[in-house]
Formats: sequence, C-alpha cells, structure tokens
Amino acid sequence: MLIGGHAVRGSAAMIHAVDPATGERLEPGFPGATPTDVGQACALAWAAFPAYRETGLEQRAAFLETIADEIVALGDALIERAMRESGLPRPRLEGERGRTCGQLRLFADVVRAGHFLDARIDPAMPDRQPLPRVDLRLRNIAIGPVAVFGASNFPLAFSVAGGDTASALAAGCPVVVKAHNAHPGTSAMIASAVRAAVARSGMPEGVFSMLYGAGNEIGTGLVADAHIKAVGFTGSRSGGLALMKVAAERREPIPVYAEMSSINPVILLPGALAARGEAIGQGFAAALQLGAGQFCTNPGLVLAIEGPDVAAFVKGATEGIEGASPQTMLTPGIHAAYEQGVASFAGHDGVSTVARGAEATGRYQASARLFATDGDRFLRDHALQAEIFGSASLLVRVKDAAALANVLEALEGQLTVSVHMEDSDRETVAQLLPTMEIKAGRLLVNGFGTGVEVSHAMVHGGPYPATSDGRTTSVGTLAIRRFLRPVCYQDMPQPLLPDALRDGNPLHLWRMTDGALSRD
Ligand SMILES: NC(=O)C1=CN([C@@H]2O[C@H](COP(=O)(O)OP(=O)(O)OC[C@H]3O[C@@H](n4cnc5c(N)ncnc54)[C@H](OP(=O)(O)O)[C@@H]3O)[C@@H](O)[C@H]2O)C=CC1
Ligand SMILES: O=C(O)CCC(=O)C(=O)O
Repeated sequence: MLIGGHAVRGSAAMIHAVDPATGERLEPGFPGATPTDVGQACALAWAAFPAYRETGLEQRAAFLETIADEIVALGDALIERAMRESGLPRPRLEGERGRTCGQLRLFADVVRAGHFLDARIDPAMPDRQPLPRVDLRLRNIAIGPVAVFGASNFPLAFSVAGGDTASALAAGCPVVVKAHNAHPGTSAMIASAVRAAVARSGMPEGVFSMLYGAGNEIGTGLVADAHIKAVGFTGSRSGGLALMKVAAERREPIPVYAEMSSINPVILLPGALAARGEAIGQGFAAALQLGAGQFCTNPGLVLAIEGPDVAAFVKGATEGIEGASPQTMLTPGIHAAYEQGVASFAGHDGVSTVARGAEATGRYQASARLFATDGDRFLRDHALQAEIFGSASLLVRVKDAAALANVLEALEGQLTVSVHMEDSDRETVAQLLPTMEIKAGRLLVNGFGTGVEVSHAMVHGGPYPATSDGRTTSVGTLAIRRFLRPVCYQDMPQPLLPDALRDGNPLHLWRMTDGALSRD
C-alpha cells in the first residue's frame, strides 16, 4: 500500500489476484489495510490539502504530466501484470494506458488554462442608486480530499490513476484510493508511479495514498472518515448505493459520484432498418462483445418498431454473435454474475433466446446472448431492465412509434441512448428527443456508446441509476467540476484576494467581469 510517501505492508487479510484465463492464484499477495491505516492516509491527505490546493497552476499541471511520464516508464511490466490480472488482451491494455496518460495530460491542459476556476468579478458600484453595490469576486476552490474506488473493468483508465484521480488532483484535491481487489499488482505499480511523481514534483506527501482491503470495511471506513470530502466510484449499483448511504449518514454528509448501472438503449427506426438493417446488426454484435461486454456503455437493450426489416437486423446480429469466440471475463465473481443474469433471462416467461455465442471452454469464459421480448411484456416486468454486466442484450419489439415512446418513457436513467435513423425517420426522432434528453447523459445517432472519447464536450453520466448525480460526468474535462465548490469574496482587500481574482489579472485568466468574458 502507499500511505503518503511511504510504501507500507498491510497487516489485514491477504488479497490475491486470480488470473481469469487460467484460474491460477497470482503471487505476490497484498495484505489489506486496517482502520488505523485508513485514518493515517486520510489524515495525511487532510494535512496536504492546504498546500496542495494552492499549488500554482503550472506546478500542478506539471505534476499531472509527471504522473503520466512515470506510468509510461513502468514499461511493459505494467501491461504484462494487467493482462494476467484482468484477462484483457494486450492491445486493449496498451490502448488503456494511452488513454490513462492522455487524460492526465488533458487535465494538465485544463489546469494551465484555468477556466475551471470560473473567475468572476462584479466590481463595486458605490454610486449605484438606490443602493450601492459591493465588490463581489468568485472562484472555485477544491472541495477537499477525495476517496476514489478503482473499477474492476478498466484496471488503468478507471483505476488508481484513472479519470476520478486525475480530475480530483487537477481540481486541487488530495486522493486516497481504495484499490480494486481484482488487480492489486497493477494497482501497486501505478501507485509507485504516482509516488515517484509526488517526490519528483515536490508535492506534499499526503497528496496521494492507496489502500487494499477485502470485504467492505476499508471502503466504508474511507467514505466515513471525516477528512474525506467527496467520493468517486465506478462499479455495481449495490456498491454505489451502500457508499451513498455511508456518506449520507456521516455527521457531515458528502457527495458521492457513483457510476453504477446502465443498459444503454439502442433505438432502431424503420428507415434505418430498411436501408441497412443487417449492417446495423453486425455493428451491434461487435459493440456488444467488445471487451466481453464489460463496459457500462454496453448496448444491453434494443428497441425496434416491428416490421419486415427487423429480421435483417436480427440476421446481422446473429451472425456476429454466433461467429464470435467466447471471451474471458474479468473475475470469477463477474463471470458468475453474468451466468446468473443470462440464466434468469433465458428462463423468463415471454423471453426467447435469439442468438447465442459459441460454447465457452475456459472456466471464466462467457458467450454472448441476444434475447427478445415484446413491448407489453417489457413494460409489465421491471426485472427486464436489469443490467447483465457482459455481452448480453434484450431486443424489445414494439408495434409502433407510440409504443416505442412508452417504453422509452418507462426506462430508468441511462448513460447513453443511441438512435439509428435515416432522413425518413427524422420526425420520429424529433418526437423522441425530449424523452431521450431526460433519460440519458449522451445521445448518439447511428452509433453505439462504447468507446468513450475523453474530451471537453463528453458526458459520461446520466440520471439515476446510471449515476448517483446526473448533473455531471466521470469522463472528460467537465469531470473536474465534481471536486470544486464556489467561494465568493465580498469587499475583500486586494492583498488578501487569491491571484485569480486580483486586479490586473496576474494569472492572465479568462474572467467574467460584469458579465463579459475577457483577459483584462
Ligand atoms: N456499470 C459499471 O460500469 C460496472 C458495473 N459493475 C457491476 O459490478 C459487479 C461486481 O463488480 P465489481 O467491479 O467488483 O464492483 P463492486 O461494486 O462490487 O465493487 C467495486 C468496489 O467497491 C467496493 N464496494 C462494493 N460494495 C461495497 C460496500 N457495500 N461497502 C464498501 N465498499 C464496497 C469494492 O470493495 P470490496 O470488493 O473490498 O468490497 C470494490 O473496491 C459486476 O458484476 C457488475 O454487475 C462492475 C464494474 C463496472
Ligand atoms: O467505454 C468507456 O470508455 C467507458 C466505460 C465505463 O465507464 C465503464 O465501463 O465503466
């Protein structure tokens, strides 16, 4: 583990990764943290907070870039270990390393630009009638130390130095990570890279810690610790809800940004089905099986208006599913949950199995499934909205556009909604669009939600249960907002103001002065 600048051997139960391709228990084991370790890491984070949140923009940006450099310097050993711990193939993990470093560097640019400070100045108007106006200046400050839960399905990009950590550090928040038990060795390597970057950049040691813990005690203790001021989480709905409860019951409740479950509806409209139904089916099958379906953006629900061309979609999807090999899932637990989910759909009255991938041969391998039902049945049974984490999807045939709108209306919150359309479908899309906006954080045309771009306009969020707070995103530069809070300075003398708000604009920021943006 890493507690501040110190590599520490835990003294609680040992955690071993399992190679899901072979079932082999991987050495070394990583002993878990005790509640005392949690307290120490959080206290160090709190001690680092005053200095870290006021680091210069250039210094903080360089720190984020140094973390990326140190991760690259880990070399191939990182990829080898992550492959063994996750069962994910090399190209996927090399891509994920690129994304992890890319998002650290993107947040460095965000820090340098300084827009996240949202500096605003309403100058005093002493002669205003009937009352004078005071001088008001606003900037965002960091919220405080953040607890980050590494996700199992992205051992690099959503884990120890993933998007939550990058955005929290960019905001000026120290981070304490609860490593995911599925990839403790990968986590140790990344933590060592962050530790080296902390030392090289001269940051306070408590700016970053990482703890192991099996069972719920360490995660719960971390969220309950009074020094922690926000939480970033990607995982199951039950895990996210449990942590939200802990956070809400604290003496000082704190925000939990949990990304939990989404089935990402894909709407197939008649014009698109007539023009290219089979190709859409093929594209769908590829998206469904990407990464063994272990993406929260996986297309778990397909809504199609009944008609002769739905068969073309089914043909393309079936070929794509039946022609694919089974894939190894991330952990024995995730594999078991998938098998249980598909068994429950397969045995469900009124649900048929349309396509099934080749039989699995490996212990933790899974084969894809496409199930089908009708709109009335789907509306009657809420259980059919449950996420099956993996390559399983449910095709819901509805009789017309009105029935389609009813099904959409009945859905829970989502990360994405995709619509496949031609010009002839435009009227239907216009009618569905307001509901799509209410239901999801990202609306796609003629695409699938997998493969999230890390950029300025990305929203990887959505109403509950997609996330615990649909006002924000966990991917893209807007993610920094989760860890900021505005402070207004009224009639504060110039020497006491932060540089971001001083007259003369010493940081050369874009600032809003009396409602107008300028760098004056
Ligand atoms: N929508 C999505 O993006 C994802 C969904 N999932 C879903 O989650 C299932 C399990 O996968 P997994 O990744 O392990 O996700 P979990 O939600 O089970 O675990 C994620 C992290 O949260 C911790 N945690 C979970 N529950 C609690 C709790 N009650 N109190 C304190 N800490 C808790 C875990 O620690 P510990 O293990 O030590 O308890 C782990 O570190 C999958 O089968 C899938 O259904 C998974 C990944 C992504
Ligand atoms: O597809 C992506 O890039 C992100 C998906 C994600 O956030 C997840 O699966 O947890």
